[in-house]
Amino acid sequence: MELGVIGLGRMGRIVVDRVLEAGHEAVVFDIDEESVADAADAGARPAASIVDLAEKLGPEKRIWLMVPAGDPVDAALDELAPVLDSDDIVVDGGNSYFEDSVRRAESTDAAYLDCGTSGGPAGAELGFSLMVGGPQWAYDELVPVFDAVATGPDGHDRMGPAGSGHYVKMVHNGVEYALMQTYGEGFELLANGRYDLDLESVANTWNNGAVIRSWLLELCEEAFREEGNDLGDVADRVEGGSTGTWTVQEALEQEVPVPLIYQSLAERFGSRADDGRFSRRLASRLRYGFGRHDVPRRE
Ligand SMILES: NC(=O)C1=CN([C@@H]2O[C@H](COP(=O)(O)OP(=O)(O)OC[C@H]3O[C@@H](n4cnc5c(N)ncnc54)[C@H](O)[C@@H]3O)[C@@H](O)[C@H]2O)C=CC1
Ligand SMILES: O=C(CO)[C@H](O)[C@H](O)COP(=O)(O)O
Repeated sequence: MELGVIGLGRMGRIVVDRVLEAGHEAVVFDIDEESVADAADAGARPAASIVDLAEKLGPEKRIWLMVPAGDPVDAALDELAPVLDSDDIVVDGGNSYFEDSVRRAESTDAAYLDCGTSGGPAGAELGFSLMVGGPQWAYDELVPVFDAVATGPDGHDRMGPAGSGHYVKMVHNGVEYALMQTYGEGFELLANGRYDLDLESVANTWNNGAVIRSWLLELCEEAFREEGNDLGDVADRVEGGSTGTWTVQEALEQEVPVPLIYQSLAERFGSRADDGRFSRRLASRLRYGFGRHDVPRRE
């Protein structure tokens, strides 16, 4: 099969490499010319624009978008719109908001597959986990490509109709936030607790047979090995947050309690105060107000 891939960053390039490795062909485009040249060196056919990519694909186009969520997806679809028809298939493999995916599926002439992608750049060799939403026929048609990009036939499935792939990925990310938070809390207690512990060794021991072993825990082990037991100069600031926010918003709308996911998101937001947390500073001052307790002051 020949796949058009638009967006050749950390994730899109892996899609290209894996489909090529599996014996398919790829036509590629990115607004960054160097990325296109690199992918061409690896065996893909370079395109000079999105329209050029579509023309090179001929009839029954199969196109995978791997651009940042939001406007870049709409921009790519706008450019593709004049050349797409109902025999064509577009996959959005990014972290798009599921309601955007429903809107896009309704407004494009092609069959639209919203594909939640998990595994990250570090999962390149193993392959990704793919959560796909959209028409069954389009999913079935692209199974050879999904087999190649995912860990294999078990690494992908159709979740349901339009939007369901990105919906499942959104919730996956909420779970990811909470898992990261709970590992963080456990290691924070160990780092500040009664024993002088080697945290890399703890993580390694847990990763060998413990109930809480996982890939994120392997990444904890890697972080302690590479940054040191105290995480060296890694700042107390966590970026990201959009997918976790959507998860919490959806949970509120559905009246489903997700306190751990919410708390993990709130911890991220809290980490971004440049000047210390206002709420903690006020709490400290209030302890003086009611109890005349000492107020630690800034240097
Ligand atoms: N990095 C990760 O761990 C994961 C990322 N994702 C999602 O996959 C998508 C891509 O992520 P990354 O590869 O990490 O981002 P990236 O920033 O590494 O790559 C994005 C690429 O898209 C290109 N691009 C932007 N606008 C374009 C346009 N209009 N036309 C053509 N190319 C365009 C950029 O030049 C860049 O090469 C995002 O939605 C992201 O949230 C999903 C799972 C994991
Ligand atoms: O989807 C992912 C992993 O599964 C991406 O790495 C995403 O960027 C993670 O979310 P955030 O940036 O909010 O931490």
